[in-house]
Amino acid sequence: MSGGVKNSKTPAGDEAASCCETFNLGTGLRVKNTGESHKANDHAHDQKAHNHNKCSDDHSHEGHNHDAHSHGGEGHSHDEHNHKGCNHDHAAQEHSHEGHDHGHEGDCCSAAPEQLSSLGGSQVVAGGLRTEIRIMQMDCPVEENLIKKKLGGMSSVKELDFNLMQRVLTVTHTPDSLEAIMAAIRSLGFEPEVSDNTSGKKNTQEKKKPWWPLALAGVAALAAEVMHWADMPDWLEAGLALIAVLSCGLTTYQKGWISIRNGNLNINALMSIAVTGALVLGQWPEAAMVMVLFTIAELIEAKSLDRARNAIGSLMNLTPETAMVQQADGTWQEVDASSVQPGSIVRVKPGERIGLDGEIVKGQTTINQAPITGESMPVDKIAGDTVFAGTINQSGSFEYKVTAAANNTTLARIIHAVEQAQGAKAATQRFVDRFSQIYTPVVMGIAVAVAVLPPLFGAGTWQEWIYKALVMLVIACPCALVISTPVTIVSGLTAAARKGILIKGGVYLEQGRKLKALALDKTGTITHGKPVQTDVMVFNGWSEREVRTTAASLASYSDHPVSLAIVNASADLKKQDVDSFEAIVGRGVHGVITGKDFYLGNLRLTEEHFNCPSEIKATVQRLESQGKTVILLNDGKQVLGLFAVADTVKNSSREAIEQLHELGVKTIMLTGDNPHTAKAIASQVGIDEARGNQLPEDKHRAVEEHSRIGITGMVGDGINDAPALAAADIGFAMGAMGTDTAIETADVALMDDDLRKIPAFVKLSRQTYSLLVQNISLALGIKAVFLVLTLMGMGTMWMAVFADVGASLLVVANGLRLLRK
Ligand SMILES: Nc1ncnc2c1ncn2[C@@H]1O[C@H](COP(=O)(O)OP(=O)(O)OP(=O)(O)O)[C@@H](O)[C@H]1O
Ligand SMILES: [Cu+]
Repeated sequence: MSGGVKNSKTPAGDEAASCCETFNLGTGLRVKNTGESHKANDHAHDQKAHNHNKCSDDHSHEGHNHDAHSHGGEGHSHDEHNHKGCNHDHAAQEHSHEGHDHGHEGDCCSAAPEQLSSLGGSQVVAGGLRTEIRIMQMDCPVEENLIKKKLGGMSSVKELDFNLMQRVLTVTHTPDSLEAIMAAIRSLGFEPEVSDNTSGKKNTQEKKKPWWPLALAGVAALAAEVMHWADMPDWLEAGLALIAVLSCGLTTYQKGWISIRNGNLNINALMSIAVTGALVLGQWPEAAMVMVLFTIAELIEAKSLDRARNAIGSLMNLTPETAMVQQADGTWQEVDASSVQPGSIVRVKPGERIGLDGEIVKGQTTINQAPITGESMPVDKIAGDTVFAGTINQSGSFEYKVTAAANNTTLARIIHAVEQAQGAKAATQRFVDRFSQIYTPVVMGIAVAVAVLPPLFGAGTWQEWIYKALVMLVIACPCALVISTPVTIVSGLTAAARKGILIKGGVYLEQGRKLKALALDKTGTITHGKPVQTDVMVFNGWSEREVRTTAASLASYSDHPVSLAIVNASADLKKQDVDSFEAIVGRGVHGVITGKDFYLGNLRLTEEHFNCPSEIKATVQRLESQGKTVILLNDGKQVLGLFAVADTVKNSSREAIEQLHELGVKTIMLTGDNPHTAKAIASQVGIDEARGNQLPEDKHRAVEEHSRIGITGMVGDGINDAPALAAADIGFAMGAMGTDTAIETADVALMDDDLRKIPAFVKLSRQTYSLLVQNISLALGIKAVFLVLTLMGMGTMWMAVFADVGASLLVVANGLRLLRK
């Protein structure tokens, strides 16, 4: 089975084809399933309904009924195309549980390797305009509050959405208010940037700061310390300290002042107060040291944050920058990959990386698709097969026809999805944000009390207690706490993407560890989805040749795996013409051949027309309990023939189920196939529970049922099981590599058909969670220790700086560990 969509076989297919061609041109994406295109489009009805609700806004979700038996010939290919061709912007929103509307970024995803995602400009939305603003100086997370406070008070601002990792602020605002918003941000000392859609690239890099002031400050601070020990005169110490503080601390003072003026205390404000206080108290060398240490630490922190940020971008670096493209005159020329148009022919040599998505037109090879699927077993590819940007060509030379521009490749979509996933804040992150808003004022309150109360009651000198209070001000900064979560989540999302698991939001990464039950469908998910015909029987005087010809003729109009098996087994026979072909969901197919009605499908379909003789039923049952799927050919009055087909179980499925059970996840198989076959297959792979005869809404109900008890996942191919996937807490789509819709509509998209990616996802989710907990305890623990030390009189200010920025460094480094997994 070559897979893919066969619209040519569908009556009225022409119309369908032309329609989807337009769609395809529109998105620049021609989707063709790779190898295991299980369950193609014969689940026509539910699929169709689903397509509609994905592709157009005017169809309600309840549309996934199957009262649509009658849409007859204009069938499936059309639907499938629609589905695949439909613009992803709609689809993306449908699943955005968090209500974040990210669709507007459209195709902006980085065309060339760059460190930060590009900005989408302004977009018209319900509440007015939505604009993405990049603020490079938004480095300490506390600055988020500063901006929130300032903009939140403006009546023209409807909604704010911060993405600190990308340093992008998304504002929903009334038209004409953008200038005022930019001015407000500037008044806070930031330099906001808006993409002006016309000029492509922007200068997104931070301006390089000269290094010498910091070096000078360091030397001066050290000298001041030496003067102090050497008992030199105070004015020398003081002078050196002032030089140190002024040469490296001016920006800190500046930022601090802006923050204080706006009634907010960020780390810069806290440091400024602390250092000034130390100077006032005559602690010259200490004040200088603290400012220098703080500046250095901030630098390191910024660097490590960049690393987390760039981890995603590094996925993009997988694609080569140039491609060898055939010119109009037949010659080959190396051109910029981002300028290659879909339809161009590109040549790839052994060992090279593939630059764009495409379809092989000449040659054959093996390709390592690990960069996308995480599976390092090379895959054989011949003409007609799909290749993906970022994957590595191993053995042969070949030529392929480009199917998507550089900014629209599967890899680009993955990266885009990961970038957006960070925007949807996970529960822990929201908790931490809320907590930090209480934490800082509380610690500051304690600091004030410490400064004032003890000396008032004569428990020491003012000097001594004010110093302690200043130290506490430094400890009051929640940086480490606030930064720990996004860094960890981003690392987790990126680590997953590298394994071929595309997680569409921090939420799912957090929920995965709690997965209680997983529903799986059978065909193509647990099995290979490529059944082979094993038995044929004839009844009521028909010859085997007649039965096979009639059945194969009907089946050839369908892409259902069972039908494909029948067609393949009778490839030698000449097919007859079929009129009024229709697919009947969960049952089979119907058509008219030389004026007579024929039905080909499961026992259920037969019994809906007449009572099947009990000997035949017994035979069906016997075959089914061997794990075979049995379908019957009837003419509406009597059974004419019987076919049994057998599908094989993927080895990886068995392993995956075992791993899931070890992780404490219950497994349930939901299949449209009959209960006997379901049971037989289920016992082969060790699945806990098997339910057969499941129509799409039965699957939906079953998932909902489990979901009430605990977090429930559902795996399917993202097309046929749409209602159930949508009902699941976490919907997994399999074999997403070639299908953009699967990437965009699932909660978690598995790039290939390997079920073991689900236990891997659960494990990663657990690791991420334990790192989150570690980080939060680390951040709070370190601060608590220094708080106590300070109160006991053992904490010094430079220790507090370590406590603050050191803790930040620690949690960032800890979070980045996930990337090495
Ligand atoms: N086009 C078809 N040709 C032949 N048989 C069909 C066809 N469509 C449905 N059937 C019969 O109906 C049964 C149920 O089909 P359905 O598509 O709901 O499930 P499935 O694809 O077999 O299994 P799963 O739900 O695990 O994907 C099939 O097992 C088959 O016996
Ligand atoms: Cu901080």
